[in-house]
Amino acid sequence: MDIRVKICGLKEPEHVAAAAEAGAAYVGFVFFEKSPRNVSLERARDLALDVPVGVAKVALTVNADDAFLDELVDTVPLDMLQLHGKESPERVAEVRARYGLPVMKAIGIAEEADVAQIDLYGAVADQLLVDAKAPKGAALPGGNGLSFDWRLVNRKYWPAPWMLAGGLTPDNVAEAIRMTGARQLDLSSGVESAPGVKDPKLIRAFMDAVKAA
Ligand SMILES: O=C(O)c1ccccc1N[C@@H]1O[C@H](COP(=O)(O)O)[C@@H](O)[C@H]1O
Repeated sequence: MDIRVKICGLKEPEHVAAAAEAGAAYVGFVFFEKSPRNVSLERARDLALDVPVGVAKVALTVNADDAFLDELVDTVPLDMLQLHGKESPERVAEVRARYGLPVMKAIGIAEEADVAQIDLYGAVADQLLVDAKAPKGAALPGGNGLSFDWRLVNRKYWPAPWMLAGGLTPDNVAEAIRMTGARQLDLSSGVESAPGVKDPKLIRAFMDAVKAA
């Protein structure tokens, strides 16, 4: 079974190359000032231009307005927009229509009640990102290196393709795949040596663990 991996929060060309060489299907760039992974539009454009054909370039934004998204899509060659804030289903549909790019909506999961959101957004988004809900008061709505209870999404069927995210590491990814049946995975902290600093060895270790799973 082929599992597609998104390595998110890339800031350096050598880390983009390491992700692509290790077999990542997607690379992600973060546009959120509070994040240690935040990149400028110009930096992201330079990184994106070097991404090999066949690897999808994803822009992660949080409650972004049209003015920012207009500038983003005009500056950076992109394959997908990831909405990782409190965007409503109507806003997801609006962004999709306005930019003509596939949209992936992140949904935070902490308890059973959160799982219903997946069906709601599955009707309007091209992909879903099923992530751990950020703790109350956290500075970041994602990218906190925290997992949720994988039993909550155990082999469920949803109307749109989905990725599992939240605290994935080379050590726990086999168990995450086994428990959820996920065919796509997204991670950031688990392949970093410090917040915002990707480690090519950890990227390779993660991809090897996925291939072995
Ligand atoms: O990574 C960030 O800094 C970030 C900031 C704001 C929203 C989302 C963010 N990251 C996303 O969260 C997943 C899971 O992260 P982690 O593996 O638990 O660290 C990450 O892949 C991004 O899609």
